Amino acid sequence: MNPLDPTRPDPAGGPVWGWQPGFAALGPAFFTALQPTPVPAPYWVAVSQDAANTLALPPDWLQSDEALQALSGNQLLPGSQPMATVYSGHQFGVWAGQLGDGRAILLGETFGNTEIQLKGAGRTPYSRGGDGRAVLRSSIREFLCSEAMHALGIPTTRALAVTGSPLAVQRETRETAAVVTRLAPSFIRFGHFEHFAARDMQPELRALTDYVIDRYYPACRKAANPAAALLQAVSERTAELLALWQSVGFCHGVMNTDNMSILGLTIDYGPFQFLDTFDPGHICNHSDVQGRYAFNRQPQVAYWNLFCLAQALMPLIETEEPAVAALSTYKAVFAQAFLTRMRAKLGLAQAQDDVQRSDSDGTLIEQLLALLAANRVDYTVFWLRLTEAVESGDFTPVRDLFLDREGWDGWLVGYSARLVQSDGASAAALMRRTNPRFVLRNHLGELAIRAASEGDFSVLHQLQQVLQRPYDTHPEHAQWSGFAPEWASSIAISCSS
Ligand SMILES: Nc1ncnc2c1ncn2[C@@H]1O[C@H](COP(=O)(O)OP(=O)(O)OP(=O)(O)O)[C@@H](O)[C@H]1O
Ligand SMILES: [Mg+2]
Repeated sequence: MNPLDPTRPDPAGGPVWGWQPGFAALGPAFFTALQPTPVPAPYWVAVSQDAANTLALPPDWLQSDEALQALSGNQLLPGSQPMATVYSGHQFGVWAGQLGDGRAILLGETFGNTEIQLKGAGRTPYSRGGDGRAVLRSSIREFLCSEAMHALGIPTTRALAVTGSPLAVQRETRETAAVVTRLAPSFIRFGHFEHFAARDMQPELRALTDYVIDRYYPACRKAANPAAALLQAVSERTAELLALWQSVGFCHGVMNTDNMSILGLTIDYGPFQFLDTFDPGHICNHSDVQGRYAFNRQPQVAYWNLFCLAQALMPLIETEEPAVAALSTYKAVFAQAFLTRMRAKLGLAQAQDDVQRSDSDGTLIEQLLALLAANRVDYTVFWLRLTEAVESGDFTPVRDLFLDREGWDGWLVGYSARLVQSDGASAAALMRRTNPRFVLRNHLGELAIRAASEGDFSVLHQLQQVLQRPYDTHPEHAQWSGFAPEWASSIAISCSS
């Protein structure tokens, strides 16, 4: 019998974790083995059955006390050898030196090549001055958004569960603790590479690079310069990720190199925000005084971060030319991926790529985004109304969103000319698949958090259900697809979490 077979019955009836060596095989230079710190009186806040389905868990395990204790960090999963990993990074453009999992503890890698990590599970040698905890408020945001992003088709770490505890945690005010159980094929960040490069630890840098190539980018092994091929592959994935963020209106908020996944996943849901009105210069992080991570700067920042990764990989890439070539793919892939996504949002099946033409897709999209910005139009509502207009033929509700009616009418002429080249029904169907009705707007997260802090998790659970199917109608929650209320603009989200 295969000992790693997830269907193999456990004599005690519990899950068979089938831990694999994974990251731990890299050796002690890469992590510190340690246990999570228990919390008092843990309770369930939310679970994602959809995420659970990616693991071979027995159907009722997530309802068990064993699961509650394990996912709160109070009891070790059988066979797990937990650890905190070490990384470094650039924060807000400045070298920050050693960071590491200051409050995340990796339980190990299980079936399906999935790593399980507890965020907020206590202090580690990398906590610096921090308490190793995460508060309920930010854990709910991370849980909801991870699962929402997955449902939107955007690469991300997943969230299996959130558990809470009455343990007091001091932030601006006194809050309570929570633990998010995250899942990902790997939590390796650009910062892991920077760490060993900055310390000139070349054998470790090479071991890490080999591990990432062999596990996640095996095609790079065959390249003449595998490290350069890895840089190119990561650049491409990052470009695709950023194109998805920009097209859906997602602002990450803390794009430090230690928050950049080597797999091109969205990682670290801190002060993130989905745009309400389309404001290209929007800064979602209250602590980002300079606006380094403003919405429209994200693609450029990702490139800057890739440059840091390239510098870290230089001892392996060896000469400048392949590194420059690998990085240069970023801009082209981003531009193409963004155009493709925006074209789909517009319902256009045929490309018009000739940039010399005034009716090229690039021009059409650029002009539209300029109009949305100038008229401060709600980004998600715009795409929904446009979808409905393409279905019904009545563009009045879209026009009503613009103060500059002439500007809108002018754009619509060009768009209509492009639209007639497509079949109407398939254009609308394409738009339905690419324009979400529901995104986790700040005020929606806030509604769930306010109720949860009173012990009522029903809003959170309903929101989770809706965000799991963001393209569906959900008539009972129609108000969640509408404009943000007045009070939404007063929500201040900072790095405090
Ligand atoms: N409350 C805390 N206690 C200990 N360390 C912390 C705490 N908050 C943040 N850190 C550490 O500070 C650094 C930067 O924090 P950042 O907010 O980017 O990450 P994070 O939200 O803790 O986690 P992740 O990136 O894993 O989602 C990381 O090394 C992180 O572990
Ligand atoms: Mg982080």
